[in-house]
Amino acid sequence: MAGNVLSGQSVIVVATKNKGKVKEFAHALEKLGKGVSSLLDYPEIPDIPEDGDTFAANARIKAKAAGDALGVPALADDSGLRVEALGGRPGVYSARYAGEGATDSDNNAKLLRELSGIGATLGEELPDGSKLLSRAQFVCALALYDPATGEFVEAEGTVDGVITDRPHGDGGFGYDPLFWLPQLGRGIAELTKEEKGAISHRGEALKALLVKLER
Ligand SMILES: O=P(O)(O)OP(=O)(O)OP(=O)(O)OC[C@H]1O[C@@H](n2cnc3c(O)ncnc32)[C@H](O)[C@@H]1O
Ligand SMILES: [Mg+2]
Repeated sequence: MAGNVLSGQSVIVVATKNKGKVKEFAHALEKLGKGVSSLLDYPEIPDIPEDGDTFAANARIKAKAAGDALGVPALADDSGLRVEALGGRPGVYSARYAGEGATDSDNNAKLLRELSGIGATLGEELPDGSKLLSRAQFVCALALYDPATGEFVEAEGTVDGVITDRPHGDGGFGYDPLFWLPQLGRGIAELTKEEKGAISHRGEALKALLVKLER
């Protein structure tokens, strides 16, 4: 990574307060010889309002707020779950789907409640008897902002899967326990960080961002 905005950074600021994201970025960027710090290390930075209409807009908002506050380049991730049976919701509202301050388990419980309420089903079962409820997609928008130039480098990634009526695996975070990968015959929460990074929305977005940076 010679000659781009991250070359001089041995520690990359990731503008997030989500520990699950921090772990995934730390794992991925370690291979490039980079450490990671996050907004959890800078409690003096006020909460950043995520009021954009798109994942990309919210990623830019978070990257700019952190980069301007700290005076160094900052990488932000805005991500979420689009569920086909819900017309693409919760989408950009994924973090606050079950209300402001919702926990991952609140959000997962609400997702199962809502899908059950509309009788969503794909009419298929897994060998363990769990039911496939709806196709879904994780989306990740990344924005890297350089306060020295005011410029952004952006990338997006997605991964397709299916929401199941019961959890599989205890890795990952957020909606991972309910996200089944038919193409692998495993839940995304059953994957190691390495395996998740190789196929996930975040992994795909990061690969695309690094390709852009190398150009
Ligand atoms: O805004 P920051 O501080 O980065 O942290 P956040 O958790 O609020 O992150 P978002 O605003 O981007 O909201 C993302 C939502 O989508 C969920 N999500 C994102 N990536 C995920 C992944 O890889 N696996 C499962 N759920 C994920 C996550 O749990 C949140 O509910
Ligand atoms: Mg957020």
